[in-house]
Amino acid sequence: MQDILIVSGTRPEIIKLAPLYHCLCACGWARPHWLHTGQHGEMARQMLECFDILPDVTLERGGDGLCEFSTSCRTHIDRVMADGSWALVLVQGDTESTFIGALCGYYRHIPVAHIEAGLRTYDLQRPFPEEGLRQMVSRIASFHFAPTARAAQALREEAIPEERISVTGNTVIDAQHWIVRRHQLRRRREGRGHLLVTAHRRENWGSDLREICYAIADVASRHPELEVLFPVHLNPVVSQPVHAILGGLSNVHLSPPLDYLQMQQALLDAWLVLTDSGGLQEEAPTFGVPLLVLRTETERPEAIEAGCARLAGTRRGTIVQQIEALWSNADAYRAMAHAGNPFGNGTASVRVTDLLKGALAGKERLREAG
Ligand SMILES: CC(=O)N[C@@H]1[C@@H](OP(=O)(O)OP(=O)(O)OC[C@H]2O[C@@H](n3ccc(=O)[nH]c3=O)[C@H](O)[C@@H]2O)O[C@H](CO)[C@@H](O)[C@@H]1O
Repeated sequence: MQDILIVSGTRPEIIKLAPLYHCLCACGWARPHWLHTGQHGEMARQMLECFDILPDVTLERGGDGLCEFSTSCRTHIDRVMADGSWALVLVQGDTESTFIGALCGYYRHIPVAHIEAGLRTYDLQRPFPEEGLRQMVSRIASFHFAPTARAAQALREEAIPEERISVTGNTVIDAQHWIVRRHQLRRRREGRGHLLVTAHRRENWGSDLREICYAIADVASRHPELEVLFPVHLNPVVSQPVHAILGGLSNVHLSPPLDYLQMQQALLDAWLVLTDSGGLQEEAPTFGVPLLVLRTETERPEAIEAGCARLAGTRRGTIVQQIEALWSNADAYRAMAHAGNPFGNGTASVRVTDLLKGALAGKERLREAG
């Protein structure tokens, strides 16, 4: 049995690691241990529950600032690593927890496997700090599981050896399949459906977030029959302006963050998604829901190229224009809805589990021969 330490910190990491955890639990050769860093509190708890995960270790979040969080997280993860005989550390994505988990593994000479490797904008400020974090993880990881061929190519161009890179699809699609299967989810709405909005990216805080909210207010007032559903991130930098600008509109429904089951139902029932989230760009095409990205760039150009998403930026006028274009042009809408999903088919976790089995068995053989 190989002991594998899975490190999660935020809502999306839990979602994207959960199907892999269940796959590893069932595989017969690995013993996965889940460590939650506490980077997200309530939003993480919601997700762990949704996916039936009881972490083996949950760290207390040390202080409010990222610096205190990182230092205390590093100390505690290092202790956990020192106390076990770990075959592998598994991290996902591009958060502070991802990076600290990988860094601790690197210092302890435990191989690091990076899920969702190779996403890039090559602009260290956008998204900040995620672009820097994921590039740093790529420097110290031993196994790079890229969701798409493009992500794999980015890693090759950064001189990561070919045999360390595998294209697996994104595990978020597995998470969607898992929840749909378990709860027999299906579309509940007749007709057009609602406009689903999320916004939380650090680069959008301040004036961009206000512009986004004013755009939503414009569209909601022009189309009183259109219901807008906006689950609002708990960070007050986000929730305060959102509530101030959109709070009084009768067809705009602001809610606390949804658990994963509610979110996938909301996605199934949506007409259009407006978001700066990474995960939603990957998920919306699974259900054939067109998506407008509230950013000027994306590390997921596959969605734009496939035709299931468009970049709408963060200017009020442009966002309104792009929504109106889909509202009035059924052909353009249909083309986006039928573009398919370039991020996977729900088999990424099985693929990663198989690849790890081979890679770790190879390592064992090497060790025995040595
Ligand atoms: C720069 C960037 O793109 N970074 C990404 C970032 O994640 P993100 O931008 O995708 O973050 P969020 O938008 O918070 O999460 C999205 C998920 O949450 C679900 N959701 C959302 C609202 C809600 O009320 N209820 C929910 O259930 C939703 O369906 C979806 O699955 O970090 C990840 C981890 O390292 C990376 O993978 C990933 O690159």
